[in-house]
Amino acid sequence: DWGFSSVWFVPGVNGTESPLSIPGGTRQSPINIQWRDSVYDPFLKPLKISYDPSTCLHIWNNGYSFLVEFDDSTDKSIIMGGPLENQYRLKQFHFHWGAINEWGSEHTVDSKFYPAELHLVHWNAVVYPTFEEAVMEGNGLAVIGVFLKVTSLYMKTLVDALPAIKHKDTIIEFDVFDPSCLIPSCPDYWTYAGSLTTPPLTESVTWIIKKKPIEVDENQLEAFRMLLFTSDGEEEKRMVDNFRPLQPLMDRTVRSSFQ
Ligand SMILES: NS(=O)(=O)c1c(F)c(F)c(-n2cc(CC3CCCCC3)nn2)c(F)c1F
Ligand SMILES: [Zn+2]
Repeated sequence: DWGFSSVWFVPGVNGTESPLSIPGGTRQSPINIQWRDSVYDPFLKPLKISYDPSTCLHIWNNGYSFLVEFDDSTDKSIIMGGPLENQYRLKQFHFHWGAINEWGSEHTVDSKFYPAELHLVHWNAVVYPTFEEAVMEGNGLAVIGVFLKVTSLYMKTLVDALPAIKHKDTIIEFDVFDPSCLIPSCPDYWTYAGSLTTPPLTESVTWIIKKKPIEVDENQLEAFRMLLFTSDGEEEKRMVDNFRPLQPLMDRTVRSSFQ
């Protein structure tokens, strides 16, 4: 089982641990977003989000995080506009969080961690025939990142479902959920060219990071922290700190949709 703590470190040549990343990668994620270094781009359009709640399939614990998956066989739940050339289909959303509220998000803003971060993963079904192929292409994916800060009411349905998926590989029906309720109405976002933050770490993601966080309350985050990396019957390992370390910005500029 590739618990997060093991997946990021492969033994270096001198036996020390070196962070796993794509050899020669130039656009890895996550990154720190230095607000004052981000460049306002007036040509960035507003992001257009239209999700059909009936495309929601199930919620499951995959041993890294918990995710809600959507039927992506049609264009019923899509995003377009923003920095995107095409429309992208919603495939799943999931979160990353910490053991305590001091850390947990993958991206940071001015080196500040949020306690958790929501990722809504979409793929370019206009250009690529399958999600698996899109994952391997530079313009294949678009992920909306939303920071969570402690005190929101929307998470209730999601959180109430978590005890039923406590163990890895547990899954339950989750039939009607509109994830746009998790996205702040404030249109402001940052955008940059990056990668998956989990294997295969491919540099295929156009990141769209909302400036405004959503609010959750403490015991909703506690519900995340009672999930397990481990399957039923195995020695319990709490699912916490499932975020990847920050990656070098290298030759990239983060653009903002706001001044
Ligand atoms: N943190 S992130 O960067 O938002 C993020 C993503 F963008 C993802 F696409 C995935 N992802 C991984 C797979 C397995 C596929 C298995 C078949 C080959 C392609 C990957 N499905 N979705 C993912 F797990 C994740 F955490
Ligand atoms: Zn993620």
